[in-house]
Amino acid sequence: MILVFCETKDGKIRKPSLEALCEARRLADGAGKGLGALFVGADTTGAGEAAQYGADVIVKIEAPSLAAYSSDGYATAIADAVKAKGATALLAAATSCGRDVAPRVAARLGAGYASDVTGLSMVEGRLQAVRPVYAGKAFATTGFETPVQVATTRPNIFALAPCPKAGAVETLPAPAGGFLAVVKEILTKGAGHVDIAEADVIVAGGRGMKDGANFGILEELAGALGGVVGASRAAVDAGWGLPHSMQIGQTGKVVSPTLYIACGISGAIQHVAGMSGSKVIVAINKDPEAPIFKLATYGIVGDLFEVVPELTKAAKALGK
Ligand SMILES: Cc1cc2nc3c(=O)[nH]c(=O)nc-3n(C[C@H](O)[C@H](O)[C@H](O)COP(=O)(O)OP(=O)(O)OC[C@H]3O[C@@H](n4cnc5c(N)ncnc54)[C@H](O)[C@@H]3O)c2cc1C
Repeated sequence: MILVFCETKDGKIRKPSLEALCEARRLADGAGKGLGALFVGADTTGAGEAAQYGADVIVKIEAPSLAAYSSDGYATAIADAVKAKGATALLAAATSCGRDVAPRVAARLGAGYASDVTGLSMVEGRLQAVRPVYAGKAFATTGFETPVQVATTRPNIFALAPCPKAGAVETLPAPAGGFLAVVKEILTKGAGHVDIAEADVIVAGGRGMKDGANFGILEELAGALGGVVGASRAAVDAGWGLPHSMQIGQTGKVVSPTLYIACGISGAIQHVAGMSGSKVIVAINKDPEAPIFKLATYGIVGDLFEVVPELTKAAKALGK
């Protein structure tokens, strides 16, 4: 069996988890394996949706002690589920949570692990993964030698393909507790906040924005396009009040939206590592020699403070 750890938000399965589930369905069909969707938490309402995306069985581990994500608690629960179901492969989305928990599960199971994969196949009953290396400059094909294989899938790469299945529900016992760390409280920025790792349209600003207050023009453009705002590390580190959760790149988030608009970003390799998987890249930079133009689908050489408001105007006009 292939097991997919599914994350939920507001009672719905997160899109990167659905993508992992659809890819796992494709692999399971090719290898003649079953597919399980695994849900961990205090309340797994919404898990039923997994049946629409190919889950033969929906596996739930519910306990009040699992209400908030904790590395130790979730890694224990997921590893227990893999063993209980005799799963040979475990997939999770390469979200903050998936990237944190999946290697811990792999370590507990003595399993091979591939992170942030952009392609998967099944070779002689074992996973084979394609993943970007050298900050996205090359792709490596990774094979596994362990009986159990664990991988995280990069969001916005694998297609969503509904595939209704029975989705029989099974409940497994929760771990006894005694976790090393317990989450007492989660402080969020507020409702409606979209994780940039899941966004379809990203407008990102760099040092060329000159000040945090100027990000308002990016918010406006993102709003007109139905997207969210991200930032380079230089912008986040500049003390402009931008949270690290906005940072895109090697030490930030890896994003792969349909549209990425880079404003005042030079295109350093560490930034490119986080956004080179974007389908269409638009770069706005006043320096025609900026490295970002080598990567861009469309380049606009100009002052972003003139170009961005014009784009917003055009986007709003199209939206009418
Ligand atoms: C270990 C390590 C990890 C790192 N991780 C990351 C990471 O995760 N993410 C990341 O982004 N960086 C990361 N960096 C930093 C990276 O090397 C660059 O320093 C950073 O990406 C530069 O950010 P920037 O493009 O915003 O700034 P700059 O390189 O300073 O570029 C600013 C650009 O704005 C343009 N510009 C200025 N004014 C205007 C204007 N009015 N209109 C149009 N264009 C204008 C300039 O021409 C310039 O190209 C890392 C570095 C290291 C060493």
